[in-house]
Amino acid sequence: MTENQTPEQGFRSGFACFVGRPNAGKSTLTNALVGQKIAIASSKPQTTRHVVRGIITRPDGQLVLIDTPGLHKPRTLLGERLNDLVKDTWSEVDIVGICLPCDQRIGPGDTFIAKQIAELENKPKVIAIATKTDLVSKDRVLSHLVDIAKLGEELGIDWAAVVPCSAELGDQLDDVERVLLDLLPEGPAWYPEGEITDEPEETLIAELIREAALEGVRDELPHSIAVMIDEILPRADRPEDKPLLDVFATIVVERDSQKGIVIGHRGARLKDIGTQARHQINRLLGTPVHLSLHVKVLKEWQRDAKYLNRLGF
Ligand SMILES: Nc1nc2c(ncn2[C@@H]2O[C@H](COP(=O)(O)OP(=O)(O)OP(=O)(O)O)[C@@H](O)[C@H]2O)c(=O)[nH]1
Repeated sequence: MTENQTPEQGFRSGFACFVGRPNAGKSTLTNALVGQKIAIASSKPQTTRHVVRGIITRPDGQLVLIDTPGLHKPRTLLGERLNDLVKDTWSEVDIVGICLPCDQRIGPGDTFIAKQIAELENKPKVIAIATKTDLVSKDRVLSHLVDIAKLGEELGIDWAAVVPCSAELGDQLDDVERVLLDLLPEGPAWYPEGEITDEPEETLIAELIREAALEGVRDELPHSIAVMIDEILPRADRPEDKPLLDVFATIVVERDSQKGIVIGHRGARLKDIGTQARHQINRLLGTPVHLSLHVKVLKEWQRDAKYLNRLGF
């Protein structure tokens, strides 16, 4: 084979996922690297449920980012399924990036997650990402990096790299991307160039609605909310150059009281949720949408296999 016949030589490709305690900045980092809003980012902990992929294609490599939910003590069937999903993902990827936010001391939560990774049978390469550098001084970043080195020594993790960054400001994201691409094995691209996610649009739309519904609610609600897309239909009487999509979706909660919270006084909250989600969906699809939202109580859906299957878990 001549050189011309192997244009892909040296091309690297593979999968990576970010892990870390709730709120460590995993979703924000994924979004910042991919450059489009894909993973759900929220100030409420443990709101990332679906395995969402972002795809970064560069001349010398392709990185597929997988966004996993946080690992936590399972209290429900949903909790157990999520934990299994997380561990399955970890053992399939080439690189795991442990996100350790600079504004928090490394604690039992971080150690727990790092230990789980150190103990995986099928070991991926492991990097540490010191997230949220913009929230602290340079000195604090440095001492955080020292603590990360110590964590590695304690657990027997050989960090393939340790990179500080701020996804919020875009600082050192190039370094994170470079490190990830360089650690991938040689191989051909998995996805055509230009593709940034292979999540079905429906899932992304459901996530955007869920994100809007979570905005400003108190701690107990996030785990109880799920979103089902009932139907997505192009409006029939629209001209081809001015399409409109009708999206029908149901917000599922576990109790009547939660239904009240989501709907709000005279439907005010539900209206806000609809407006916010509609803007985000417009942006995602590049097409105007009309969004019809309904709220439904499905008691104990997190403990019921039938509902979990219907909701896609
Ligand atoms: N200042 C600052 N805030 C950040 C940065 N990255 C993330 N955040 C904020 O931290 C919070 C949590 O970020 P997420 O990206 O949702 O964190 P996560 O690790 O995906 O969280 P879970 O879904 O709960 O596992 C959000 O309010 C973000 O805006 C950063 O680089 N700088």
